[in-house]
Amino acid sequence: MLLPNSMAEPGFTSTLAMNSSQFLTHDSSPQLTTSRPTSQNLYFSHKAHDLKSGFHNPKCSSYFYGVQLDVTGPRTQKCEISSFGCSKISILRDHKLTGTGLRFHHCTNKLGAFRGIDLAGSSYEVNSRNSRFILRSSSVLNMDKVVEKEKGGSGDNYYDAIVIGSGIGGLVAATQLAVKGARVLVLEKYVIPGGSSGYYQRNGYTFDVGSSVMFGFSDKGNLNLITQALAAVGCEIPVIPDPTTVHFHLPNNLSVRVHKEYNEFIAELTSKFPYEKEGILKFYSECWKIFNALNSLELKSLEEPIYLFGQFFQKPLECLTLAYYLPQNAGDIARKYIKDPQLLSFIDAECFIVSTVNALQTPMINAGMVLCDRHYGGINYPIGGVGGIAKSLAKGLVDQGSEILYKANVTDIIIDQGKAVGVRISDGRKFFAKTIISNATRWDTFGKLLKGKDLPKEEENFQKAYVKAPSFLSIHMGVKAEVLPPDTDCHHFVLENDWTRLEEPYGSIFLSIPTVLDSSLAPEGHHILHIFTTSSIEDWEGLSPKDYEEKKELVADEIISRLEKKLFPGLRSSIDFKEVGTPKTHRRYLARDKGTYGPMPRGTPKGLLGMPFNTTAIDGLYCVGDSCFPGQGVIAVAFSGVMCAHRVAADIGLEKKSPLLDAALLRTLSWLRTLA
Ligand SMILES: NC(=O)c1ccc[n+]([C@@H]2O[C@H](COP(=O)([O-])OP(=O)(O)OC[C@H]3O[C@@H](n4cnc5c(N)ncnc54)[C@H](O)[C@@H]3O)[C@@H](O)[C@H]2O)c1
Ligand SMILES: CC(C)=CCC/C(C)=C/C=C/C(C)=C/C=C/C(C)=C/C=C/C=C(C)/C=C/C=C(C)/C=C/C=C(\C)CCC=C(C)C
Repeated sequence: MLLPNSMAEPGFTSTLAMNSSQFLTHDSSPQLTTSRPTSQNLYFSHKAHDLKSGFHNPKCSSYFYGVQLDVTGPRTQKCEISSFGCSKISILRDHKLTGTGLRFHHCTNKLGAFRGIDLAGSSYEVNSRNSRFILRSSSVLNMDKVVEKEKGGSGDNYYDAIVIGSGIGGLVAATQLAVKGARVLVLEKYVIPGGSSGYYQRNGYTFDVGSSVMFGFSDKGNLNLITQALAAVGCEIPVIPDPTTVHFHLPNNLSVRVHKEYNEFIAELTSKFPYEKEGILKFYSECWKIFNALNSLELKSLEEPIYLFGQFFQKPLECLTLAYYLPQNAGDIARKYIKDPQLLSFIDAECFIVSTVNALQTPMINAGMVLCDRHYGGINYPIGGVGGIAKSLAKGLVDQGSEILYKANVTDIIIDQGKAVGVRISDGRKFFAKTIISNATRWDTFGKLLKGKDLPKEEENFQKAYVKAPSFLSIHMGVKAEVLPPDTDCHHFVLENDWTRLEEPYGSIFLSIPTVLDSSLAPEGHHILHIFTTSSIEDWEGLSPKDYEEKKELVADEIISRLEKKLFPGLRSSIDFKEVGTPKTHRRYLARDKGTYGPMPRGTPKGLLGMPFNTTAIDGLYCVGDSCFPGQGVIAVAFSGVMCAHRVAADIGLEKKSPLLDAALLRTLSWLRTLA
């Protein structure tokens, strides 16, 4: 994963180029539909809910989402803007519209073209060129808008919580706390928020730093945690549903498309393994049991007894189902029903995407969550790129009266009488709070930020059970559009000849082409290819700068050749832009020890039982992110953020709490973890 320096520009200019054929039609219900558009519908957006209520709400005022523009009547005599499910607002040519969050001050006489200004002063224009609609905006989020404080300790400089790091885990914890009324300070080492879910721009391309597979972004159920986290701070980002979650290209020419429609996926898989139809149905049915149980719960902190016992009381069957699966792994359950070695290898590949380990090491709860949510809520790509999620959360946080400070590298967590009370950043400044939440990995938190302190027993146990997963080599490329065959899917998983290479470095290749869904991310006539594969930092150390650069080219070249052979003939000659990131890049820009992708079990785990939650052995110190329950993945770290905020809120008096029950539950959970 790659986060080059040029991201350091404050503010940015984004171009959303939309091909009308890729967008959705307006529908009378407030749901997004998957139907194809009829004609000139433009999906650009700006605060659907604000438009619904008909007045400007300063929250997230410079974002675009949730609005559909219909060009009707004879050529811009009349443009109509409507938000989903609410009445249409007509914008007549040259008509000034105020009080909705959008104010159009010019409308040309070309089809659908006009310029607008939002109430935060950002200007943009909507244009139609060769049946493409283009929305340009400037200053979508000014990253300079950070609030700095001089010294910490009391009064104005004393926070309810300091969050170290603005990955999705940290931002969800921070925003959830802020909406509960806490005053939060987020300290981010880098110049923009998001960590592995950030973005960067080069030569007209907007690249996602991490992968572009987005769970939790649907409009239904309880597990759409990204949608919910954004909504909590008054934000909404329009998404484009992905009809195929992932296209597997596997040994023996096994090609499987995971269609969003569950029945289509099952039909495709059983057509490849007809003699295993029953086993396939039984395995995935167990996944659905878990998913349905999860989806029925209100998700909060499993370390907070009033909530936990309340859920057991209200949904005993569902909670018992989850408790039953908590210590189990997907591979064991698959083996109860499936015998074919190749099909079991396919289940390994399914799980590798979930957890970067095989099915025998993948917690069944995580498998159930991911292997079903893709068919329920689906995989939805945020228009404008994954980076918009963190930007919106950061903006929402500030709108709630909390603060985020960039270029703030936390070097120490300050402990006073055994309690975490503050942090020191690299320029020597100190900040103090009732609670400290670390979104750095547990290895970084306990190994670097708590210098000179003995490793608590719980962390020792964690490190015995979990090891840092390898890092990634990533290749971000811009390519000529012609190289992709028509109907190319957005996400691919490639393992060509040998199943045993699944977990080996450079064995499996992940490939995302987000421009298949959102063409605005690349210049016209081009696509983005984001390729990544596991790679360890040890492979990249001790090289001279020249050797390092040469090795990057060599390794990237091999991966590109493999993709050229397997998927896209002519790929190499279609490259317009290429940038390679190594584990060292990942370590440098994401501040993750060895550039690790996250934790992975050393051996066979007892499902999720050994995974620590958010509290730590140090009073006042909490962890959030992928080295907490339930582990790797954007939606997983979002859940860890929700859990963390709930536990912290209870501890600082913003949620109900029972000290007696707390002590009993935390002791029990700690004991349960020792069984893993
Ligand atoms: N779609 C996908 O599948 C996808 C894409 C990207 C990321 N991910 C997932 O996201 C997970 C990571 O999310 P996360 O929330 O745990 O964390 P993260 O690593 O994404 O973010 C942590 C943030 O903390 C900052 N930070 C670390 N140490 C700091 C310090 N000392 N001072 C100040 N700032 C510091 C980093 O700069 C970074 O911005 C990964 O496990 C990965 O699975 C998934
Ligand atoms: C508390 C006790 C002991 C018992 C109580 C029982 C009880 C009530 C338990 C409740 C448990 C709960 C609520 C668990 C919740 C679990 C959740 C929400 C798990 C979510 C997991 C999500 C995961 C693992 C998401 C992973 C997503 C990933 C990794 C996506 C990844 C993509 C890639 C790696 C790239 C792929 C790219 C391509 C191109 C294919």
